[in-house]
Amino acid sequence: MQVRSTLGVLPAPILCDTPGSFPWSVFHERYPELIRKVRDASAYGPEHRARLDQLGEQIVSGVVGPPDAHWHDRDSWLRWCEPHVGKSWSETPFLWAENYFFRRLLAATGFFDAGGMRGVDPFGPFKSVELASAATDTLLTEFNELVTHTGEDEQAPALLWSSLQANHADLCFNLAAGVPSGPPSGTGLLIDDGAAVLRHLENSEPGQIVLVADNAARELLPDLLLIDHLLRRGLATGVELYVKPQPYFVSDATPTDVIAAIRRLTGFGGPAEQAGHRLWEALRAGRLALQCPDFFCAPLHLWEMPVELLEHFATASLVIAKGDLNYRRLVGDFWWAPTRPFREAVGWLTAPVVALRTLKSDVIVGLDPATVDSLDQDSPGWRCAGTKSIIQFGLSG
Ligand SMILES: O=P(O)(O)OC[C@H]1O[C@](O)(CO)[C@@H](O)[C@@H]1O
Repeated sequence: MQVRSTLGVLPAPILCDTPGSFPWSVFHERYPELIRKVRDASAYGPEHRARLDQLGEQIVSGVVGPPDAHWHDRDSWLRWCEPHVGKSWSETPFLWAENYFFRRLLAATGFFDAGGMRGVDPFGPFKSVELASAATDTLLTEFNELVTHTGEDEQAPALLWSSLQANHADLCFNLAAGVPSGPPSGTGLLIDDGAAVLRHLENSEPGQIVLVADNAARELLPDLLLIDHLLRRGLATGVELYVKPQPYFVSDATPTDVIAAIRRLTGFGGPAEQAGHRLWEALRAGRLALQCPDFFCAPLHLWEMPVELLEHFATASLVIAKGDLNYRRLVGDFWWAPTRPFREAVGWLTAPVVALRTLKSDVIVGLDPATVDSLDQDSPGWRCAGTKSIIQFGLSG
């Protein structure tokens, strides 16, 4: 596949090096605070706590070290770390630095070690609270009302919107910001290609849909309900749900989180319960396939995925990329002109693609110049504030 040639000349990567910038604040405020929360959320012993503290100090004032000698994925990380070892964390590309940070955080908590914390999700306590929360009850009650009072044909736009809105509820964002989450306001939707996405699905032969998931719990539930709808209405012959093979970026969904979310549905009653049972059956029948390739925890862009996976994605009738991190990996975490056409940015992927994203970091493409001007003027910090969102659709590159 000739991916590289479709990308053109890459602009400068987004770095962590400018005090006051968003990436800087993530490494100097958000992640030190996250470490404190993780440290207190589980019963980590002195050694794990010391390692977490050390990581907290390193990211603020230390240099990037190589992967530890015993890491099972050391060879890959040696390669990925090679350009950065010995530099201060601030000098590294934001996307790379965040990925390495989360890999080191798992190492610090003993996630891969032989001891008692093996396989214990450091973010599990936060995810569980969210899944059990009253806000999740409200979400499922709203779903039950939607299904009870709306015809099947009219449900798709609401489910798409709900899946987008749910990206606002990102634990990483909320944990550190300390603010209650709420949906982006009506005016926050900068690009709305929702109707075009649904037209595409209704007017083309149903095929395999790929959904690259983002967060667990309150984001994953609407994603699952959307998947159920697509399968039930025959808008997809099957759905592949890509999640992370290990805990990542705080709230990112893992297979365990998918099972927990389906159980939450089956335990709720009403249409949500029925949807949960259908999803369970779809998993058993293979119409819903759960995938978690290691690639999804690599510090790479999506076009760098293994060639077989890339070829597989190219056969999808639609690729749905959820959330901010997946957007950065989809279009590239670079200082693109915000007016760069989306279709051009995703030209490396020869399948229709839709990004459902609340903006929580600097990269953005596909806006018109007037919108960019007015946002720059009237809404300082609009790229990272989590108050703007997009449904951005591109038909084949
Ligand atoms: O859950 P989402 O929508 O991918 O957002 C995660 C975002 O949080 C950050 O990691 C910052 O904490 C962003 O850099 C990242 O893109």
